[in-house]
Amino acid sequence: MTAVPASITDGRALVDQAMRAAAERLDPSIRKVVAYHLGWTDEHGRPAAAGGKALRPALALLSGRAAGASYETALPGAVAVEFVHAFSLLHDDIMDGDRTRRHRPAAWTVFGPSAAILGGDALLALSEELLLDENTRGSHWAARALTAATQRLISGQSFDLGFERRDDVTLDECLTMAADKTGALLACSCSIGAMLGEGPTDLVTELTGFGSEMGLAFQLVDDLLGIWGSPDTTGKPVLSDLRARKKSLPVVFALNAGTPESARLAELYARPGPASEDDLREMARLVEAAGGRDWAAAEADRRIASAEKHLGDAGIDDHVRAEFRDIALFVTERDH
Ligand SMILES: CC(C)=CCC/C(C)=C/CC/C(C)=C/COP(=O)(O)OP(=O)(O)O
Repeated sequence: MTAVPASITDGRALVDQAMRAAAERLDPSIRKVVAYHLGWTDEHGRPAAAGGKALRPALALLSGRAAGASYETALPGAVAVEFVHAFSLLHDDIMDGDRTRRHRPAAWTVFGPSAAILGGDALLALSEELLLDENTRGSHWAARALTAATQRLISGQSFDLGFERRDDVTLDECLTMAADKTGALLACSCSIGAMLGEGPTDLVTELTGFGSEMGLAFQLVDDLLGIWGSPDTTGKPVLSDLRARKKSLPVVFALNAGTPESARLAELYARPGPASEDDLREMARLVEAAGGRDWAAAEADRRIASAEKHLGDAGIDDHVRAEFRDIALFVTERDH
């Protein structure tokens, strides 16, 4: 497994501190849910040290450095993107009925769906509030970009939910959905620091391009882990995406491959009721035999190569570029 890059671990404590300070603004009944979801507390409100990879705030801080902005300038962007991400996961677990998140019971199973929805809503509002507080030209730019990314995140989720009722999803549709659901917020994370620092438009454009391509690679790897990842490292149950009959990228590739395995996979996907363990293992084998696994891995590599091209065109400092590159490689080589 690739080590977590220093740019993710180094800024983490300070971002965490800023997130906690911002969460102080929330109503205590909401803060309790948020503190649990973000891994600061356990179910009983006692201190804990859980949480996600904090990829988006690290990217936001790096993008500030790319524009020569101070750490303090980029920090509200780092907190805002992580809050939007946290909102989306809180709501997503309810929509999908997922009971586990980051190796712990999902927030809605602990506090109930209504409290978890409100926790997500509060984080979304707080993310905007943090950027509005800055009241600079850069923060208005950043707020617009974050709102646009959030709209795409929501459309991507809606598109994805619609896939569940369809058996004719194309690979192009699935790529568009992933670009919206995952790519848009990662692209915004890669450029929000530069916007807050009022960097040149060309820089923001290239960093956005880098983040979009990396975001697609990220989703492809996420989808591969959703089928072949180990529950010990992903924190999700084994074969969870197949159990939920998710139309993930490797699955949609396999369904559209026109092979005998594609037809059998379509049959298993259309079967009503819960799938048996044998069916799940067969589905995974069929996706692989129809080429879905190899295609997704190769597509992730192509996206990373394209992301690197944007990075090369961004004209940024070698150190910052190397740190962006380390994160991009970590994204494709991660096991969780
Ligand atoms: C509006 C709405 C409900 C949208 C939901 C959109 C959604 C669930 C997108 C998934 C994005 C994704 C791959 C998250 C995992 O990120 P990560 O691996 O960085 O997570 P971590 O923070 O746990 O490390």
